[in-house]
Amino acid sequence: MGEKDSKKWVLMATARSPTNIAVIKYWGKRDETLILPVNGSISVTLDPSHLSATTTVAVSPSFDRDRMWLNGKEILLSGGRFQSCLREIRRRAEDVEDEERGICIKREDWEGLHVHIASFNNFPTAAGLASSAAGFACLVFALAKLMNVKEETTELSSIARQGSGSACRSLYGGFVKWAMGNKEDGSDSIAVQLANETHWEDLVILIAVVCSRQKETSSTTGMRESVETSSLLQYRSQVVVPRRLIQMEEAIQKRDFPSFAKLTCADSNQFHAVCLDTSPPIFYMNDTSHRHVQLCFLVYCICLFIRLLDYRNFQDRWNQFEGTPQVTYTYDAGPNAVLIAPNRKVAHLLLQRMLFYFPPPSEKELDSYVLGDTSILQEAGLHSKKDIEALLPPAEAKTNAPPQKYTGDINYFICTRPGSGPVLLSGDDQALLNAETGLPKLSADRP
Ligand SMILES: Nc1ncnc2c1ncn2[C@@H]1O[C@H](COP(=O)(O)OP(=O)(O)OP(=O)(O)O)[C@@H](O)[C@H]1O
Ligand SMILES: C[C@@](O)(CCOP(=O)(O)OP(=O)(O)O)CC(=O)O
Repeated sequence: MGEKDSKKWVLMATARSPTNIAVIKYWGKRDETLILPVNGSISVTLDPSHLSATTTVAVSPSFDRDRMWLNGKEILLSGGRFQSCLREIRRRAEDVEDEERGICIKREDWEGLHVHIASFNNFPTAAGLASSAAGFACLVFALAKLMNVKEETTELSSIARQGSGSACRSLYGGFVKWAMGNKEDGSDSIAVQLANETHWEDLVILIAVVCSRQKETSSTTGMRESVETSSLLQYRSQVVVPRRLIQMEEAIQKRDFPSFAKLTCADSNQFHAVCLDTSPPIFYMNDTSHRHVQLCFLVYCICLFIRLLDYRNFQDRWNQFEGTPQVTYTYDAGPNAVLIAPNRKVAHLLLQRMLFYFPPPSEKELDSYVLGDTSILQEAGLHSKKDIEALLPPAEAKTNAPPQKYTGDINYFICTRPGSGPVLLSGDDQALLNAETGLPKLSADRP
């Protein structure tokens, strides 16, 4: 190792990685240490400007141990998953030279150098919104950049997988498949991109954050218990998912929303059925989640009706559109709903209905109740809370009794879309660690 002032320099890299939502779920491992799944899965990467992890990694000869801060608090790095990612990246590290600053790290030096890591999620951690996916993808991506790792993205995905299974899919934007693989060493259990984020840009994704508290049964524990006790999981992984993966890939390639929608909600329902089939049963969805599912079906019927009116050839069109879903939903290991609409027009309808039934509580302003791509709100004619109060009951609610509203059931909504994969952020002002000390920046100085 060569440097002008050996104790002083700090070398850093900062990256931002997206989270993803599975439309064919990963649930169950065949190898707990290597994190090898019992079935393949498919996900949509979400726009990182709305949901992402930002991670800064730093190395310096002055660091006396590996350390990590998550959302401003120091956490232990001793866990096997963090250790696996660090070990696998260090093993692949190459020479790094910064001539200007007189820093020269040889590949063999990396083993003896410690790292500092600071990460921040712009959405709730451990609440069923896949923070571990964004977090481990970002960690691996940032470390690989810092240590000049030359491996392809697929290789990095298999390292991120060892941090958290779903993280391997967050190494790519757009639509991603995690192939389960068959090899014992896990070398073929990798993620591949099916299509990038521009392939199907019309999709609108609306997340209803029901609860941002930490859940009672983590995905890791939940899926272990399902593998041990659920016979439905065996049938699912061996018979149902292999077939669904092929159908889902085709639906994505063809941008066939009806097939995509049917497969997505069927797979979410089956995943939650497996949770119920687990002993003791696991309940990730709650009453609010169930209400969303019902609402989704209502929106689907209404869209059908509207589309029907657009056509003169009534009977034929009715047959053509019958059974054609217009919005779909999926739930991960938590009560938060992820609703997907095929385009902005249907998304307006969906958002209007959601806000009619789940209006913001009196103390909450609209701009803290609907986050992300709020242009959808404007397009739906919802500029203020008054516009929400003025929303007429949806057609399906027009019965003698006034429709029931569920104020306070939702914390907030996030409007988003398919998004891109991890990116490197340049400039020290984007970093979460101080460029001189390698310690976390004070919250006031954070980007
Ligand atoms: N930005 C991050 N960087 C590194 N690790 C993270 C980050 N965010 C979360 N994690 C890790 O992921 C753990 C949370 O994972 P967990 O699976 O419980 O929740 P989740 O990923 O938010 O939800 P789910 O996977 O069920 O959708 C945290 O305790 C932490 O170890
Ligand atoms: C329900 C899921 O979100 C489960 C995600 O599980 P994790 O990837 O969080 O589990 P570990 O591999 O144990 O870290 C479905 C999915 O993302 O495919």
